[in-house]
Amino acid sequence: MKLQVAMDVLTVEAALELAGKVAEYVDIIELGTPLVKNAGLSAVTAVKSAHPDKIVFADLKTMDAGELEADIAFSAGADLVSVLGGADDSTIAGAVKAAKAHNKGVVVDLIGVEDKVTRAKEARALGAKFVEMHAGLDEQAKPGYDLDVLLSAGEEARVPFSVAGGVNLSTINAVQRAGADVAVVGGSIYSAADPALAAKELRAAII
Ligand SMILES: O=C(CO)[C@H](O)[C@H](O)COP(=O)(O)O
Repeated sequence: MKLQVAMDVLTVEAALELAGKVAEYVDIIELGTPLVKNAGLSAVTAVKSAHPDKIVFADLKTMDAGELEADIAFSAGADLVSVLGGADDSTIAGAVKAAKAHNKGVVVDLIGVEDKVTRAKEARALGAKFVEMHAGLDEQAKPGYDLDVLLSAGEEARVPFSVAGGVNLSTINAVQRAGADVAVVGGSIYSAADPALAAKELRAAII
């Protein structure tokens, strides 16, 4: 299972500082949606230039104009981009078309999708590299939030998947047991007193 750090910071400087601390422990470096919105795609170029050996994921959360948005992110240096599962099939297909042209990949983010299992299969059939079983920060903050719902959906879908939704040191083993291809960790790394140590411990927990 790969480890992905989600950098939900706001500036290129903060992203480069965080990536510099954790890169040796992670496989995928994600530029979070707030970072891309605040700093633009030049942040992708800066992170990819600093870490050319890492898979760089631009969390665009594209909802429309899939081919155009994916194309500009791949041109900026992204290896993976996200498209929302709630988008039209043609939006996902458009992003996949751009990915094929750049020899890169599309991740379909199932945040907010009610029937994640069905949409995961559809997204895979449309050409997604993998899907993201995702509960966003707002959903995580609601009473009764349960990561297990995402894990069950991943197990049931039987397509390559990542899990994002407050994954931490005490849950990463369950994520792996569910068969996830990628564990996505944001707050448990970037909000840690020592992000490098947090990433190192998460890496060590992966069997
Ligand atoms: O995409 C995101 C929010 O929409 C986050 O980056 C993702 O949820 C991972 O962060 P955390 O581990 O803090 O949940």
